Amino acid sequence: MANKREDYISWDEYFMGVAKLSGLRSKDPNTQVGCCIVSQDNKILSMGYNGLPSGCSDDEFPWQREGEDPLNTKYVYTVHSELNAILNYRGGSLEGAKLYVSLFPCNECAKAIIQSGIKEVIYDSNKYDGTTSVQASMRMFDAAGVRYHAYHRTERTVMIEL
Ligand SMILES: Nc1ccn([C@H]2C[C@H](O)[C@@H](COP(=O)(O)O)O2)c(=O)n1
Ligand SMILES: [Zn+2]
Repeated sequence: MANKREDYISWDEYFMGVAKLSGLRSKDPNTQVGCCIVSQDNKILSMGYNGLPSGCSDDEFPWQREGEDPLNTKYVYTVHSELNAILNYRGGSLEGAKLYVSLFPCNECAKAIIQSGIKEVIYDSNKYDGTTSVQASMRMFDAAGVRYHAYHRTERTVMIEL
């Protein structure tokens, strides 16, 4: 009888991998973010990435970061990966769920995460650590009892033929 495979990926690798794969759908030229929401019993509930709202063309809206007129920057139009993942969920309540995201949530997403009942956030990068937005997210998570911790990267890299 054959033995089971031993080099399978862990739950954390699986969910962060799915989050990062989702982020590859993003059209943002500077920062691609992916998110995967998971139930307490490790079932994937929803996914999302940063992008424009439905009906807003990726080719017509701006992707630049700066401009004299804020209306010509991406910031006023993009939906963040976490909010997209929350809004993409069609199953009812996200109470007690876990959220894997490739970048630490901004303060607006933190509000949505808290209000949706998600109780744990696992993030990979925190490249905007120390900004007002991230500080506000941490303050709200702490007050609301949402646990957050960095994902522990493993040595594993995955190459997928597509
Ligand atoms: N947790 C986050 C943080 C940011 N985003 C999105 C919003 C923008 O599309 C992009 C950030 O752009 P940058 O200022 O780095 O050029 O990432 C998100 O979806 N989730
Ligand atoms: Zn956000």
